[in-house]
Amino acid sequence: MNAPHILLLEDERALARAIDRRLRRDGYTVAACENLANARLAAQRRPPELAVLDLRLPDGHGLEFLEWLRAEIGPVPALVMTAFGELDDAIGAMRLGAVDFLKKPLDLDALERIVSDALHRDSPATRTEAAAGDATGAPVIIGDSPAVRTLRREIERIAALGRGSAPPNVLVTGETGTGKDLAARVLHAGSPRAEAPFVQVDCAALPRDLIEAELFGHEKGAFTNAHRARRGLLAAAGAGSAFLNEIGELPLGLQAKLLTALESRTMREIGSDTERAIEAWFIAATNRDIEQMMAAGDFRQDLYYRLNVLTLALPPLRERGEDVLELARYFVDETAARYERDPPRLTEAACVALIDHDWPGNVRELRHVIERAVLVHADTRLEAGHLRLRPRRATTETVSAEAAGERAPGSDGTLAGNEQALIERTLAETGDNISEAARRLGLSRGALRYRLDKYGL
Ligand SMILES: Nc1ncnc2c1ncn2[C@@H]1O[C@H](COP(=O)(O)OP(=O)(O)OP(=O)(O)O)[C@@H](O)[C@H]1O
Repeated sequence: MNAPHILLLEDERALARAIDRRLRRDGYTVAACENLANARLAAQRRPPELAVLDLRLPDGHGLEFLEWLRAEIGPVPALVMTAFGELDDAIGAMRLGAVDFLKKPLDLDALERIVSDALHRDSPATRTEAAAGDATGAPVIIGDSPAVRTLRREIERIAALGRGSAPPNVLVTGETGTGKDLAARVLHAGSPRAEAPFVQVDCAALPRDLIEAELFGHEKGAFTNAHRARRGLLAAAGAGSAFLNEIGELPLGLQAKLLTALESRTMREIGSDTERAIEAWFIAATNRDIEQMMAAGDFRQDLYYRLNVLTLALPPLRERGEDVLELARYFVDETAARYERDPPRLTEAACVALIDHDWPGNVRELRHVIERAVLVHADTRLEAGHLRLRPRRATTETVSAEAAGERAPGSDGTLAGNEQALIERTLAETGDNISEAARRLGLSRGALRYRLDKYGL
C-alpha cells in the first residue's frame, strides 16, 4: 500500500522543514508548499489524503484553500495550525471540515498523534466540533434546567428503542447550535448500538455532487475520478447509527434515493447491481423549517414523514435559565486546560451578562464567546467586558435611573439597590407574575430568576 500523502501548506521555512522531516520520518510522503498557488497545483497533481495548513499565507488565507480543496478535490481532512488569537478562523476551518487544529508554537509529537488519528478516522464525514464528554469520553449534555432534564429523559426513552433491524427513525430539531449533533451522539452512546460505529454525514458541508457517492459508495470506474471502489457511509455505519446532519440541505434528487433506501432498508452502490441490506439506525437533524421547505416544494413530504417517526426537539439556550452559567464554567475549564492555563473565574457581572444575553447562536455561540475570552484575556478573572457581548435588553430603566443619579423608591442608591427595588416594584405590580414582570423589565425569564435568587427575593 502507498504511504499516505500529506499536503503541507506553511510559509515559515524553518517550521515547514521541521514538519516535513518529521512526517517523512513517520513514513508519509509530503508535498510542502509555501503559498496557495503552489498548493493548488500540488493537490491537482496528487490529491492528498490529508492537508496540514497554516492560515496566514503570502497570497491568501488558508480557509480559501480549504474551500477550494473541498470543491475541487473532495472532502480531504485537514489540520489547521493556528497562532494565538486566531480562534475565529479555527472555528471557520472546523466548519469547512477541518478535523482538528494545532496551536503554535507547534508540538511535533502532538502533530504526529493528530495526523495519525486523522488518517485513521473511519470516514470523511465531517466532525465539526468537539463534544462535551465525561471521564470515560462518552458525550454528555450539560445543564439542569427543566427543559434539559426533560430532554435527557426523552433521549433515554428513545435510545432504548434503537435495537433491532429497523428501529424508528429519529428527527432532531432545534435552532442552530442547540446541540443536535451532541444529542444524536448521546442517543447513540446510550443505545444498544453504542459499540457499533456512529457515522456522521454533513449534508451542508459536502459538495452536492459528492454527497451521493459519500452516502452510498461507488464501484471502481463508476464515474470520472472513481479510481478505486469506495464504501459509502451508510455501509460504514454497519449496525451502528447513521447521523444525517442538516438533512434540509439534501438535494431533491437524492431525497428520492434516500427515501427508497429508508423504505426498503437496502441500497446499491453507484455503478453496482448488487443490493446491500442497511442495518444502520437513521438519526437526522435539521435547523431549517422543513414544513416551510415542503410548502415551497424544496423538501419531499414523504421523506419528512419517513424520517420524523420520533422527534427530539432541542430547546434554545435562552429557555434554559442558569444552564448558561454551568455551560460557561465548563467551557472556561475546557479551554483553559486545552491551552494549559489556569481557569479564570467568572465575575458576578460576567454571570449577569451571560444570563442577560439571548444567545441567538445558542450553545455554540456561548462556547465561542468563552473560548475567545479565555484566550485573549489571560487573567485570573473573566470580566463582563471580556465577553464582548452586544448589550441587548438591558434594564434600561435601571441604568438610566442610575445615570441620572436617581434613586428608585426603596433603594439604597447603588445600581444593585436600584435594580432590586425596581424588580420588587414590578413584581408587586404584576402580582408576582414572573413572565409578565420579565417582559416589563425587558429581561428573559431566566435573567429575572437569576436576579431573584441573587437578591434573595
Ligand atoms: N448541553 C450541552 N452541553 C455541552 N456542550 C454542548 C451542549 N449543547 C451543545 N454543546 C456544544 O455546543 C457546540 C454546538 O453543538 P452542536 O454542533 O451539537 O449543535 P447543532 O444543533 O448540531 O448545530 P447546527 O444546527 O449548527 O448543526 C458543540 O461544541 C457541542 O458539543
